[in-house]
Amino acid sequence: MIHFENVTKAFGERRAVDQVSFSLDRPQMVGVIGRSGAGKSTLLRMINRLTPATSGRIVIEGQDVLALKGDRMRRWQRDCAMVFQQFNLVLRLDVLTNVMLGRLNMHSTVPSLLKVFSREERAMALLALDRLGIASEATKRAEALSGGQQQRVAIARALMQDPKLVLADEPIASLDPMNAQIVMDALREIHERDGKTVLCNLHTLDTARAYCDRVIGMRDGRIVFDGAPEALTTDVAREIYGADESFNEAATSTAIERPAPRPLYSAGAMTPVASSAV
Ligand SMILES: Nc1ncnc2c1ncn2[C@@H]1O[C@H](COP(=O)(O)OP(=O)(O)OP(=O)(O)O)[C@@H](O)[C@H]1O
Repeated sequence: MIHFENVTKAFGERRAVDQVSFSLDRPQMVGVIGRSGAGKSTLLRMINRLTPATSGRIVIEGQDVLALKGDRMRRWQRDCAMVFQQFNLVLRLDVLTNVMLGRLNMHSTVPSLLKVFSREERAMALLALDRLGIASEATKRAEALSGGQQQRVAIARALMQDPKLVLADEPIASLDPMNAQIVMDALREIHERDGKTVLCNLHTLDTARAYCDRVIGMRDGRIVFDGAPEALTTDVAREIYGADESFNEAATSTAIERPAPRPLYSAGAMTPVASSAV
């Protein structure tokens, strides 16, 4: 389903991502971990073409997404939703409009932000907010929300794209443990309920262990670990982080625990779209 084949990104002499190959043969929630500068963001950003790759192939549903151009590339970018550490909301706009912006590149023209969205899109946006537990905030300006709420708005916006793939680049790095848990629960729920692949860069080992089906560890642009979270022992972590005997896992912990499986959000109104997921 997703095949990375010798994917490399060089910035001048430095290879931020170096000959990376791995495959996902079914939808999974994958955590990418590694110290700062290991190449995690670059890896994700090559998938949706925010960063051009230097060489290699990323084959998804039989097509090399690195070779797409023009309309086909834009369509692919629409199929990849990205959640950023800093949320990337338009702070002066209200929450509902921010969520509807996830549909913006499905419109051929942008005559006016206020008029471009249909009644159906407004309803979809409200459902997405409800699913994330923040429908009551729909009319507030985004800037009035807490960081955790803003990240949930960003995830609702991502859902509006009906993406094939969700890329989350350190989605909890700016959040306190309680909000980090809410956001990770939301991403996990999108994976479980909609059958989407979620690729998530994380700084914290415990979060990767708690939420991911598979963990990829990067060091100096290369994959040095690829396996189940249970296999991510302290020794393996030391290898990934390049630390010596004094390596302390607590330094890579947010101390969030994944609660026992339960229905997370009130709505249950959005239709699972597993058929379009990769
Ligand atoms: N636009 C750029 N120009 C030059 N070098 C870059 C650029 N973007 C990233 N790099 C370099 O590539 C390497 C990998 O960066 P990247 O941001 O992918 O790492 P990361 O693992 O995501 O780090 P962090 O956890 O700090 O975000 C780093 O050495 C970084 O300085």
